[in-house]
Amino acid sequence: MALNKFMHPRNRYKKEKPSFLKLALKYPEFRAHITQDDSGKVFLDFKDADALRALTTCLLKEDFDLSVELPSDRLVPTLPLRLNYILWLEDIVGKDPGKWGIDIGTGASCVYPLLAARMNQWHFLATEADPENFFHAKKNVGTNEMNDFICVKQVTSEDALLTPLEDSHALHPGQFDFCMCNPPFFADHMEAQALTSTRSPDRPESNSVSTASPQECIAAGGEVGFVRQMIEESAVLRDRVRVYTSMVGKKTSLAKLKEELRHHQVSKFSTTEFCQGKTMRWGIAWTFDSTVVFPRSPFEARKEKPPLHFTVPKGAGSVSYEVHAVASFLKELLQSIKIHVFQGKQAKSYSSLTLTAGENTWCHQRRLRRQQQRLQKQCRDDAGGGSDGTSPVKDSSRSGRQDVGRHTSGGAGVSGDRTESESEEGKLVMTSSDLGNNEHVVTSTQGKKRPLENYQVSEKTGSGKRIRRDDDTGSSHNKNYGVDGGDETSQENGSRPDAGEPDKKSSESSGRGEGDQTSCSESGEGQVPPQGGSIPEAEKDSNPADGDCGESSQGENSEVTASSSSLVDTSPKEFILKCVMRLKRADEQVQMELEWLEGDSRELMHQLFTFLKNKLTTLKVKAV
Ligand SMILES: C[S@@+](CC[C@H](N)C(=O)[O-])C[C@H]1O[C@@H](n2cnc3c(N)ncnc32)[C@H](O)[C@@H]1O
Repeated sequence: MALNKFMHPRNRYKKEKPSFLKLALKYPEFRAHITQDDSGKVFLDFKDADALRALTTCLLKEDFDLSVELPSDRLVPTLPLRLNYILWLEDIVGKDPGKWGIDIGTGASCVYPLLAARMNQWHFLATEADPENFFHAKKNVGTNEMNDFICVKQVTSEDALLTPLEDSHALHPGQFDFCMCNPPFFADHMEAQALTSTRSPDRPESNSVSTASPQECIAAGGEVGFVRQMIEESAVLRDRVRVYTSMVGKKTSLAKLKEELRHHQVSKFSTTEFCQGKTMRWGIAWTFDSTVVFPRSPFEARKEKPPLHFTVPKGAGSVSYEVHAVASFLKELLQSIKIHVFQGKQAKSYSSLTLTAGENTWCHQRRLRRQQQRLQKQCRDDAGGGSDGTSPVKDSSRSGRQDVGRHTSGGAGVSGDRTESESEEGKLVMTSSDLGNNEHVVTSTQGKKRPLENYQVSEKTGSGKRIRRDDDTGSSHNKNYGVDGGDETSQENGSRPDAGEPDKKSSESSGRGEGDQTSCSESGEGQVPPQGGSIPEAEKDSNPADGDCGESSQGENSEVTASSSSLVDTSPKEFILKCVMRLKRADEQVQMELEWLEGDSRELMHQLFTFLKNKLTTLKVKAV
């Protein structure tokens, strides 16, 4: 599952993903790592640690005016994740300047303090146990003239994690507003290795490289041990720090840490998800201050809007009343209105389809048909009359296919054929990895690539000879920093991205058909709870599997068996609506469920739901 829609609403990489092309044109050190294929698409090899390093340093410079040197043998921080963590902290403690924080294990990059000092003028006490990282962190602070904001302290790994606080009164006598930490994930080399060996065969091989050195990603007790120690120490320090936080790489760690918090009678704590690309991480926060308010997690909040439900009538589409038959019927119907359908899990009494629509082809069907008939007539007249097969528009009334929305002007014609974007996407493989916290990559599996440097870069036009505009090639962007221009991008203060009414703009633009069979209802009609037969949770959430260190796994733990179809989702990346359709057998009935994933507005899904309901009902009546 693409997680960008759950990226923090204020994360700049949600609003505007970085353009590799622009970076390449501006930064020769980045350009050296870029290749281009014959079609002009630009690529970055995320398996190359030097390429990742170049990307991070150039983005820090370009987007935050930070000059950061990253040693070649140390962790390269990825920025969307780091920003998500800082923005979550802002939601908890406020973003006013002058806050004081502690960053435990700041790394060579000193990335959290540098970003937060630049963004919010926050002050930091940053600790680091690895001598090389300490050296570079101090250097990076100095290079950016941040010594007044950031104090880097060398510690030993035997020290208590929050020990530096004891002698920090001179630095900051008052309460620290927060502490933060990206702990070493693993307990030992075995655990680090197990991550790769337990990978499901269904999932594509990871495409990005781990950049973390053992001293950075391994600590006794792993992340649970590390944060457990923080909890123990916080129980002594209590209000010396207002809010204690840490990131974790495994969802299973959260339960163990919550247990620890309960054990220490910390009653106020909260968790969140950091979503970016195909990577998910988790945040845990706790406090001894009853006035602290923790924000709601948008990822969790999405579950609060129930899916739409409809009982498929017997006889609809003249197909047998079986889940697989109804699923095939609906699949064909949806494809005929140009909705991309990706087959997910399938079983005897369960089928899940991901629907992706590039345009609204389900509203105003009657009007479109009338328009089409007029156009057909005009074509026949122009061709000398008669329906002799010379008409450029196929006569759907004779095609035998259910014609539900052929656009005859402006948009592309509707057919059951696979869309261009789909076949285009067939060339792309999205993968992800974890160890180095690296977000992910789209790499081409075919086509020749050549270094970008081989192409002339025109300074005047700012474009390379063989470089197409960004909009022409989705691939000149890092899709994992990606944007999904949903309406949530404008929301502030961590409010729910998918809450509220359909936005005005899309309600207006979608229009309502007069007397239209698919009258574009925005009602929550059909929003009744499912009647029996629960849908597997893993399938619902597409949550990264526990112990997965964060990748999205398309519901690997689902109780239902995977279909033989490819598990690589080839859905188009540009769309106005993406939702999941689930068909299941419950109480001797076939139930259809439509659940929102993302898109311009929920209203589009309501409209599609009404359209499908009408189709199924009408066809049933006809069949009877
Ligand atoms: C996963 S890295 C995170 C680095 C950086 N904060 C980031 O997010 O990119 C963990 C860091 O913690 C440091 N570390 C390990 N044990 C530590 C300890 N006891 N006290 C302070 N730092 C420690 C490691 O050297 C490493 O730099």
